[in-house]
Amino acid sequence: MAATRTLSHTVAVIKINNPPVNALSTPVCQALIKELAEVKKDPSVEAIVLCGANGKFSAGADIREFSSAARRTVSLEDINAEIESTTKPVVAAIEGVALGGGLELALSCHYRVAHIKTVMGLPEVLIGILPAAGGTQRLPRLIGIPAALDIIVRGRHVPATEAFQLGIVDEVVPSSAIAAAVQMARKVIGKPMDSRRLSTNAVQYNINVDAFLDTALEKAKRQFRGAQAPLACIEAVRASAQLPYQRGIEKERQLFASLWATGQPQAQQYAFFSERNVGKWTLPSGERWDNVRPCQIRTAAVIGLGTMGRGIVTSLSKSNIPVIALEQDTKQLDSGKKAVNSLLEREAEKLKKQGNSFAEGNGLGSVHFTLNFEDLKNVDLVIEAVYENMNLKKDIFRKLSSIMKPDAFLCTNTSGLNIDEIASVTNRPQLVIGTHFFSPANIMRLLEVVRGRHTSPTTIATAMSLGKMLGKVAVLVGNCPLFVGNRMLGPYLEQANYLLEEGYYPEEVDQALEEFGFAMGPFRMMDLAGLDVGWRSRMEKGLAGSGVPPGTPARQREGNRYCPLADMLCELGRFGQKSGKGWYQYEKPGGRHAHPDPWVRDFLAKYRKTYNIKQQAVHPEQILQRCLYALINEGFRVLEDGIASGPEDIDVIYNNGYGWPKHRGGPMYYASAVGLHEVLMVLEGYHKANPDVPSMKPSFLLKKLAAVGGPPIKEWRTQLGKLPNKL
Ligand SMILES: CCC/C=C/C(=O)SCCNC(=O)CCNC(=O)[C@H](O)C(C)(C)COP(=O)([O-])OP(=O)([O-])OC[C@H]1O[C@@H](n2cnc3c(N)ncnc32)[C@H](O)[C@@H]1OP(=O)([O-])[O-]
Repeated sequence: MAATRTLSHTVAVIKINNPPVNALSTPVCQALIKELAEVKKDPSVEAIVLCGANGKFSAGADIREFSSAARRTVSLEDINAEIESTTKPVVAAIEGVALGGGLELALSCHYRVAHIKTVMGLPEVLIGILPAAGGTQRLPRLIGIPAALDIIVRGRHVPATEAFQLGIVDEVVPSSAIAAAVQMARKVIGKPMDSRRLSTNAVQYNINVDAFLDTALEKAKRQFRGAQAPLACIEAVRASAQLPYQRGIEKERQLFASLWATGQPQAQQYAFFSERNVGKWTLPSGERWDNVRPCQIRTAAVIGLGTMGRGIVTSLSKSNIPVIALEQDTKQLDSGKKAVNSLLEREAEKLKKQGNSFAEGNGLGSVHFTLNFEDLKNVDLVIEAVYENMNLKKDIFRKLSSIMKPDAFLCTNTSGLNIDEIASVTNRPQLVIGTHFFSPANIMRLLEVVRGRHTSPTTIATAMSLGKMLGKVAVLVGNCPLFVGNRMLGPYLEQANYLLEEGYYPEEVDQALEEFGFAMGPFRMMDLAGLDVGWRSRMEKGLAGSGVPPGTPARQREGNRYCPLADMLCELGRFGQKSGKGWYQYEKPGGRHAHPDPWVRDFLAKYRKTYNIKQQAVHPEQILQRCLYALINEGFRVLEDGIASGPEDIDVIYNNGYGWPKHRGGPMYYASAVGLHEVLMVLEGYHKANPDVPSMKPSFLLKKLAAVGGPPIKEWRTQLGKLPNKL
């Protein structure tokens, strides 16, 4: 039953019942219409309470229905209008979540009572749409334009206590919201209801609405880089102030239709479900997320308090896991401790602001700082986060192997080293796993969980569950140099560098990719990460520095094209932000504001002259094609090699760890939207003209999928099923 009804004296309690989140699917909407019609005409009913089963009001419209062939036959706003116009008072009893259409439903009720641990909000913007069931018209009428705009445009979850302060709910209770709503319903029987019908009220404001919204629009254009939903939200809120309610609703509908036509909602909703699907890992041997139990992690340790280690310690503590943090000397321990404490203070401040919305017992886990490895011996899991050096990591794992209790999990936060080699020095390779965090680790949502050859299913389940505990999106990947995200980044950066050789400047390449929607272009990103990191790795591989065989042409390695520009900058001490100079110049070492550097322009001009490189007329559109298709092509190779189990995994990695614009779904989704044949043609053309750039040789899988007509992304797995799987 999608909705049930019980009677408490003269109050009818209608309960939405659609596990797991009481989404307002077509059957739920039909059931609500039926129940409402019956209670309206039942003379024994004087008031109505609307609530959700299993402690959740509703997570909103059923997102799956937006793209399904069977389009909705019942409009949510029609139900809301029906509720609002009822002559019997309707009280929403909000528990757990009231999101999107769920909150819009509650806003159509005449009164709202919330349990203290409820979160509510209008997060439609995060899935590419706007609250189009009256939310953009009713919320400003209830709480005013600035507060409503903030909730609608950011899509944030509002804790019950804040919702009460804002006036979204009439009462917050620490016990059953349903019981409290029934009580309230009884009290309001017979009271005048006109002012409780939000659609009949005017929006109150004492600001210049147009100027306020114009400023918000400009800000949103800069902040959301090409995402259309935030802009549509602002226009809908504008309509609430300028138009009568019904015309505002028409505007809401028009904006919804135009958003749908952009293709962005489809991409964002694909990203939404992909994030949930990546948690459902499966191994070729049949073990899966739902048949392997993770071990409980009660205590953890982190080795190394550099940038990554500090973030990881904070992330663990934030999730209420006691941590032991280890460094090698007092100086590093002290500076690590200072940094962690300051991060934790900020987290505590945030927790305080969120107040009662946090689950019981949620606070910050204790952190114990030490120089002594012996202190680690009883923890359940240790994460090594020292710098990228195989010998150092092996030394640490040897030590851990002898000290730690036999069932402790050993994780390495490497961003690309071989997990099997690290595991080989331990007495428990089955308990060794890669946990690749992204910087800053206390903020970035992505966690690549890297399975080694001997890693056991229980270890995988535990690392994936740890990711969830830390509030991260954990993606299981196979072990290969650089894993998934960083591996795909290689050809992307290579193309960006070649574009400089051919006549572009860093700021031009960055601008093209930032206009596409990336949080940061490749050169700003390299400056932020530190150019010396890649330089050291290239020197280790004999591609740069003294290890390059004498007589090797400057722009060639092993017969292929090579761009030495980044190496040359490093030789001059230009490591990026940390040294105040890199591809850009900064106000000081450690400065954050990148300014185009005339020195770099001059340097590039001289370089092109030295090597007699003719400036080619590369159309700005080609900047995108070359950088993005290089990255995508490597993504197909990752799938071909069985390093990721599907295109969704890659897309989740890019959306959450590399600043890929979510409204474009992810690189593999983007490829399918552009058309695989188109991607293939561009790669083939480039590779034919540049056979010395092997990364642009179209991958086997791309060719194969293009040959069968470039099927929609959800059908790629059928082709992948026949390929090797290294998970
Ligand atoms: C007409 C226009 C106006 C209205 C528009 C809207 O309302 S748009 C909607 C606006 N609302 C939102 O954007 C809210 C979106 N939802 C959320 O933010 C979170 O799911 C949560 C906070 C409700 C629960 O978090 P949590 O970590 O506890 O759990 P979890 O996240 O793992 O989800 C559990 C399962 O439920 C599934 N599912 C969830 N919601 C929906 C849905 N609306 N629909 C369908 N399915 C949904 C989810 O896929 C997963 O399925 P699986 O994998 O088990 O098959």
